Amino acid sequence: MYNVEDAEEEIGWGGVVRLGTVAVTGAAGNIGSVVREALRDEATRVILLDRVPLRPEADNEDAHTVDLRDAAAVESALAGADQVLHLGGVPDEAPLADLLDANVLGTHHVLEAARRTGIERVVLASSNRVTGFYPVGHVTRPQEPLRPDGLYGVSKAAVEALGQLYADKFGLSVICLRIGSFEPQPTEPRHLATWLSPRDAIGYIRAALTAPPSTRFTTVYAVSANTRRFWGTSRSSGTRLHARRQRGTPRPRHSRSRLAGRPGGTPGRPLCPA
Ligand SMILES: NC(=O)c1ccc[n+]([C@@H]2O[C@H](COP(=O)([O-])OP(=O)(O)OC[C@H]3O[C@@H](n4cnc5c(N)ncnc54)[C@H](O)[C@@H]3O)[C@@H](O)[C@H]2O)c1
Ligand SMILES: O=C(O)[C@H]1O[C@@H](O)[C@H](O)[C@@H](O)[C@@H]1O
Repeated sequence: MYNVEDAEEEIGWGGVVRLGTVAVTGAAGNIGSVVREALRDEATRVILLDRVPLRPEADNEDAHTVDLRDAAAVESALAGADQVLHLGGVPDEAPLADLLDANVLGTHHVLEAARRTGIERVVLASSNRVTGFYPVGHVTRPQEPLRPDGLYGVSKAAVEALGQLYADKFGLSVICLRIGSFEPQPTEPRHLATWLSPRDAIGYIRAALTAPPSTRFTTVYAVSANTRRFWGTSRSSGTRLHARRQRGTPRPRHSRSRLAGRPGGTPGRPLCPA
């Protein structure tokens, strides 16, 4: 199941590197809760942001109740962070106004705060749904034009574009993770292609947070090593993006997906056309 080689090849080496102060938006959410536990042991300090109140559960955690639509509150909470993992927002189809507010405006506030406070790395939670309208059977690579499968996908396209803007114009280091289906276990045939296990999610996020500072802007699909996956990785697309290994760092154990070779239904592709 563990897909660290993909994360490593796509983004850079996410091995034994001590993290500094990491801020996590959307820390009360599904992915945020899992990541929070991992970061607690790996980062010097973890700043947790969510509109849902959170309580620190470790000495190195700080919690802030913040609405991402409030630029000043976001900037104040992010002060002192070295990196930001931006997970907060609306994670599925919703009225466009809500998506624009939470996802687009919220991401702008995070990037602007990062620029103003000198944060070195921003990792943005994008989604596979920015290319959800490619036909079944097409292996989609990060370099291909966007084909969102709904308004949520459109909002994530804007998230990626904002990241590109802040990388190009202001020199921020931005990594977009097009997350597949983050679930404890696959529960439907489509997940045989799209599943991102919690363990692999941590692997991708760790790799994104620790990639070399020379990484200006990169977009990758974050997906477990499912044999049926239909998103191109660097190995399948032939484009290695900043792959790097630090000398002397041990290579984690790699095992294949538990889904490898498992029979199942044909994964569907578009979820919800706009
Ligand atoms: N779960 C998946 O399979 C998946 C797949 C692709 C992309 N993503 C993206 O990853 C991120 C995390 O997903 P998740 O499944 O943990 O979602 P989630 O809904 O469980 O968590 C999102 C968190 O963001 C917070 N939030 C929402 N609006 C906010 C606002 N205006 N201000 C402050 N906080 C706000 C919520 O309170 C919540 O805790 C999202 O950006 C989502 O779009 C998730
Ligand atoms: O494609 C998917 O399965 C997932 O896409 C993500 O963007 C959504 O946040 C999540 O709710 C979906 O389940």
